[in-house]
Amino acid sequence: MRAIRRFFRPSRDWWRDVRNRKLADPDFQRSAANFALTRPFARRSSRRLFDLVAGFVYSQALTAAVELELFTVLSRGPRTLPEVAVAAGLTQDACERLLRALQSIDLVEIDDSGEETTYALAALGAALVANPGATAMIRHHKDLYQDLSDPVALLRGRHSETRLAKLWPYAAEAKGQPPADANVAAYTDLMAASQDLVADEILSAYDLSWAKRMLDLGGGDGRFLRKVAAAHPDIELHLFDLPPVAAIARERIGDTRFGRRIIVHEGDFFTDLYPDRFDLISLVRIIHDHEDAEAVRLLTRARDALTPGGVVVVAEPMAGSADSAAVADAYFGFYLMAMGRGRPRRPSEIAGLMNAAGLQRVHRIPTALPIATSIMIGEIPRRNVRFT
Ligand SMILES: C[S@@+](CC[C@H](N)C(=O)[O-])C[C@H]1O[C@@H](n2cnc3c(N)ncnc32)[C@H](O)[C@@H]1O
Repeated sequence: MRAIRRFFRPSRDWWRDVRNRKLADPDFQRSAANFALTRPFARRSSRRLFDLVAGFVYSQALTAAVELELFTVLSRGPRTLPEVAVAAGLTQDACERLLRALQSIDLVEIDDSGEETTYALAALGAALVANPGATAMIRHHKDLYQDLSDPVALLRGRHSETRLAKLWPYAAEAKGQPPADANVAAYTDLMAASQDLVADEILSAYDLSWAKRMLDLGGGDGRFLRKVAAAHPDIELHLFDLPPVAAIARERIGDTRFGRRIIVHEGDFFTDLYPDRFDLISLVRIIHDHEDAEAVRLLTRARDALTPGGVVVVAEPMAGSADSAAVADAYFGFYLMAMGRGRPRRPSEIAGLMNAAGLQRVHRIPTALPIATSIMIGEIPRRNVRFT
């Protein structure tokens, strides 16, 4: 196998070298754009390059539209320019500029076939209206946008305190700062807003119905466990999170029909005792917040809290597939750097951490939307059974 790889590598390197030299040649680019057969590729590649160069402007147009509640206005049906401008509190000129920008990035459709031009949601705009999690992220990205204003300083660790480090108190706490309650509520809401999609993915990809007693570590406001409770009426459910988050979870769960079914525990999952032993322990969007040594410590504690035959489920966006690389490696890579802790990982890296924590038969469960979450499972043997 190694010999085959050695045989192919020089030729692969050679091809890449030839291709890159050609693509870097302006004459080649010009003739590719002029020649009918290569023109579609040339156009696609220059469009993709431009999208990378200008993507931050698209995001700012999107932010303006969300802040001005423009998608909500258009979700009620097509509107004329004066109607949208009044609703958004903009001059007609500014509003038209924004609407045209949104049309160019497939969020709005403009219909000028009738007497009066009207503006409506395009398919992508309609999808956004149906996804409150995405809207919450867009609003939150104002902070991330500021933190990324000098990406090189961030990469070199030579930046002043980031907004994200302030928002995520448990990341800042590691640097000796106490968590502020307002920030705890803000990040808990943000997580809750994007949890439904993740929970649906987990529940449709992995059958939890065998479990009798489940613990969700770092369970936030309990949105995930409420979905589990609705889908599996017989599982006893426990949530564990930091005291201020547990207080929010208690209040929110208490207001629902699951008030008695989900038991909320507060504490530090690195140092405090877990409330009992469980046959299923989930860590949803937790491991990527932590460096390797912390992650292994947490997974080891989870393993120690399993009953024989028990299972640990790790669910979060993971790097390594074409579908999820941009969200994991680019988005979370930089997001977590701005937050000050953690890293996105490939499934094989998470498997390595789970193995290091003594979990066995570690494997991946495929999900339909890896951009929302991937899933890794690790087990401990039943008594008297040894996994080979
Ligand atoms: C990224 S959020 C994920 C929340 C939830 N699992 C979800 O997917 O929506 C991380 C959670 O871990 C909790 N957490 C962080 N450090 C913790 C610690 N040392 N002990 C207990 N919970 C902790 C946070 O309060 C937060 O609720």
